[in-house]
Amino acid sequence: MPAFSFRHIKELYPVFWSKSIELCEVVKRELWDKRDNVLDIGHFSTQVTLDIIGLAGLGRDIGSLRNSDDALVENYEEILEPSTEKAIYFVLHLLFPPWVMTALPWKLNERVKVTTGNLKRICGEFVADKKSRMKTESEDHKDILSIMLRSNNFSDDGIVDQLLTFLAAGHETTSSALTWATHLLSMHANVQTRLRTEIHENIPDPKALSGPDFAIATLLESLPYLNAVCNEVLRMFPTIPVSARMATRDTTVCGHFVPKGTLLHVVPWATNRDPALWGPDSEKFVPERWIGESGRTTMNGGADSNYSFLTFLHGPRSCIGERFARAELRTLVAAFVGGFKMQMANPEEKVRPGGTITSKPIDGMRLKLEPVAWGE
Ligand code: HEM
Repeated sequence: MPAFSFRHIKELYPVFWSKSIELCEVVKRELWDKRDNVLDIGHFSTQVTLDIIGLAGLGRDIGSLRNSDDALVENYEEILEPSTEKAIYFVLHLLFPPWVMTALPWKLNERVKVTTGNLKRICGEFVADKKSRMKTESEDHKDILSIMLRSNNFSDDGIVDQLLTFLAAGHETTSSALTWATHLLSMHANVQTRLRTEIHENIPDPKALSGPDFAIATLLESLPYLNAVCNEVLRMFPTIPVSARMATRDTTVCGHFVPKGTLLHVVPWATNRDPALWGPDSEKFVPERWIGESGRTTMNGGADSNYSFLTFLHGPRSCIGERFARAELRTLVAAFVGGFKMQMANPEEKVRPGGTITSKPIDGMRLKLEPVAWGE
């Protein structure tokens, strides 16, 4: 899809950067009202990534950072906020056909129906609005929705379904990755300081990066420690920790016969942390493993094969948004670490990963933040 091409992602960097700076401003304002400087970053991560996918995917600013009661955020959060009940519900969905699940007298069935209905209605309104704007405006719309509408390949309902997938796949995943990044950096003060130094040295004035001529993509993609940190976050916390595939024919996997129709689970969380692939420190946060002798970021983090890193999976049904997500995370981490010193609100807290489709901290991610002077 052209919207995910290398060139198009580069064009999206200014969107990523301006929204990242807006995130920092919103968080700073939120801190003014707090004596302890503590806030849960998860909600803000969801808002900023939804705003970004809104601009890139729909060509419209959803503006959820400015309006925390936004209906889209509320409905997605209701479906995706982790709870034990929802985790069981989604695991059962992987194991049983939909008609079995919907026949169960389970209250959650009703809530899921209501929230997905709400989301479909909101996306339907987006589609209608975009169609009328494309008719009346001469501007060349480059967002994903415009590309789908111009292709004439989808019915209106089909487009709404595609849009729901893009919005869900494209914001909650990166939002969780950003949340885990802040956690790992809070737990590793030395990594955080080294990263902030690299960012401040290379971006003396964050506002200058928003200028139309600034080659922001080239700059951020060239910072070795920033890229190493993002790669290591994505390795340790693959936001889709488990997925499933059905064998479409008889086959073999590592010499084991697998008959047609077998359901196989692929577990990025296990592979990404396997000591046989990553070495004895596989459970440790070591961004340096991604930096080669030349001082540049490497592609495989010292593992023998790209298949040791399964965060976006591989092959024809891998993540179509991988480049988009990497660019977005790189930008968000650069702006946030450039703008704040962070530590866990309770450094003794044992953070428990959980969630429904994406892995998130079950009890939220409460950080103590201190704004730092940068380019002022
Ligand atoms: C850190 C962020 C992300 C991670 C870890 C991630 C991971 C994944 C994974 C593992 C899959 C395959 C799921 C499966 O088949 O079981 C997937 C699919 C997908 N992703 Fe991502 N993703 C991320 C961000 C994004 C973004 C930003 C977008 C869009 C802008 C996106 C769009 C999609 C779509 C549309 C699919 C479905 C592809 C298909 O069914 O063929 N993802 N993602």
